[in-house]
Amino acid sequence: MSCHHLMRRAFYSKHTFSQVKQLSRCWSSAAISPKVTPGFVAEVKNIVGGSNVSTADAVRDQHGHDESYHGVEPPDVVAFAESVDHVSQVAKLCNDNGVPLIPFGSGTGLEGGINASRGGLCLDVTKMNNILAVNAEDFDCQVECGVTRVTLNNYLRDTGLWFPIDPGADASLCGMCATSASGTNAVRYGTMRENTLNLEVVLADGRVINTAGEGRRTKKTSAGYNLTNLFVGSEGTLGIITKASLRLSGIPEATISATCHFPDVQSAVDTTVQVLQCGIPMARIEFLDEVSIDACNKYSHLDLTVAPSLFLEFHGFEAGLQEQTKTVEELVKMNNGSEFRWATDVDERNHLWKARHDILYACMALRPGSKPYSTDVCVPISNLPEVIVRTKEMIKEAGIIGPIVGHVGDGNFHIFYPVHPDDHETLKKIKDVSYEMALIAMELNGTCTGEHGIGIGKRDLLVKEIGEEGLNVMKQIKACLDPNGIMNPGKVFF
Ligand SMILES: Cc1cc2c(cc1C)N(C[C@H](O)[C@H](O)[C@H](O)COP(=O)(O)OP(=O)(O)OC[C@H]1O[C@@H](n3cnc4c(N)ncnc43)[C@H](O)[C@@H]1O)c1[nH]c(=O)[nH]c(=O)c1N2
Ligand SMILES: CC(C)C(=O)C(=O)O
Ligand SMILES: [Mn+2]
Repeated sequence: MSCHHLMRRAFYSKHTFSQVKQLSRCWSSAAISPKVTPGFVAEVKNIVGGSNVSTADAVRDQHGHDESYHGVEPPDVVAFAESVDHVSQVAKLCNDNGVPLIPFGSGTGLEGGINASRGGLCLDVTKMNNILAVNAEDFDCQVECGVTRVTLNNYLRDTGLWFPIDPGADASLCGMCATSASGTNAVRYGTMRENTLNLEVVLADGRVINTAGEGRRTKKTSAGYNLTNLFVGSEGTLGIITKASLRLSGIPEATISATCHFPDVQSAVDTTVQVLQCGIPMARIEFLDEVSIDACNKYSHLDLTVAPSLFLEFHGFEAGLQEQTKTVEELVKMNNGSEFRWATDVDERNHLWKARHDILYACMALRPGSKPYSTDVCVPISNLPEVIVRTKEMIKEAGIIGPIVGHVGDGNFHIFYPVHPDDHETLKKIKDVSYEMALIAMELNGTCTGEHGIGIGKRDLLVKEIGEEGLNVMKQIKACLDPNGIMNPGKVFF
């Protein structure tokens, strides 16, 4: 296991690293899932090859935890697939033996999606890392499930194209499909839902399907049920995504970024609503409150004014950008915002957006040794000011540190609570405020998760959001595709 993973484990887990080692050792002797017998492990080795199977504590520990606060729950065995045929045979074997199967992309999830709550086999797909096709004239590509977003964009560098969905981590693209991921560019380019054209999926019984039909890669289709978007956001509970056909976008001819700050949260968010209602085609519009800005300055060596702020980016042609930026500057001034602080050259721009992408770690650094409890509500844009202001009042009343950051252009924002795992009093306050905030978001026609998924921590909120009957339909679909319940059990629903 790489040093990074070891340190990350110690950093995030409530145990010290040596305790984690000890703890996971006691797990290795007794399989959590009694169906993972030595005979089962031998059959897995026959499929993927002995060097692609591990029951070592460190490897199991590394695959039992993502970047969330949901503790370490290692699988009984880890298998590394190198082909869709490996995935199909392993899935069939798990299905025939009733062994839980958890797909692993890059482990950057934030809702405990890869935790092996009921033991079983973790199927790591990182070795399936081929970029299979780039159809530049059609603005699409096809990748295997282990390809990450940074790898794809590096590969595309001289094509004039890019893949704009940008979670702050270098996540696998099929993991991003599985969680319906998003990022700072979504306000202009959409989320994984709008940028996924087709998926190759291995079902629990080993069958392989293409959700839009083999080879299909049209920007739109109305041929039958939308199976593609059934698997986008399914969090590994309906099947293993082994290939994705994705939309690409043209790299804009001109890009300019800026920051500005406001006397209060309401003014910043009101400005966002007005900018969008004016139809300005913002590429990025991100809100950071004063606590997040302070964290950003300290962690990323910036010197921004510590006040509620917007990070803005405009894409297009030079002439058009002048008109867009002028209009937005006027709206900012109308809401008592500051002059723009421009980031014109590429290095300045990259520094600013890397600071934004690193905000999770910057907020954790506010309380060294803490780990992230992150929330992710999303509301209709006109309701955004209310939910943010009410949440900020609850944070203040609870006396907790709650930096607010968000893709306000989508009506989506996060609070990155830094919390020591053994600080149970603070953890309870955070959970209470977060639960109340999610209820407020739903009361305002919103959702408890805009982009991180349900995983383990939001299962109790899903039924409130979708309703009993809606949840029953989800469970019927799950029972139809995964009748033995082996696919990532315990995620999305109990
Ligand atoms: C610093 C930082 C910043 C961000 C984020 C994380 C971190 C650490 N994220 C969250 C995370 O990057 C996002 O959820 C990714 O989609 C997770 O992709 P992984 O490949 O890491 O999936 P990971 O391996 O963590 O798995 C996540 C879930 O998907 C399932 N899964 C993974 N691969 C699969 C496959 N091939 N087939 C089926 N199921 C599969 C897993 O079983 C699990 O349930 C995020 N997110 C976001 O939307 N917007 C953001 O801005 C950010 N920002
Ligand atoms: C840090 C993570 C969780 C995120 O979603 C973001 O930065 O928008
Ligand atoms: Mn986000």
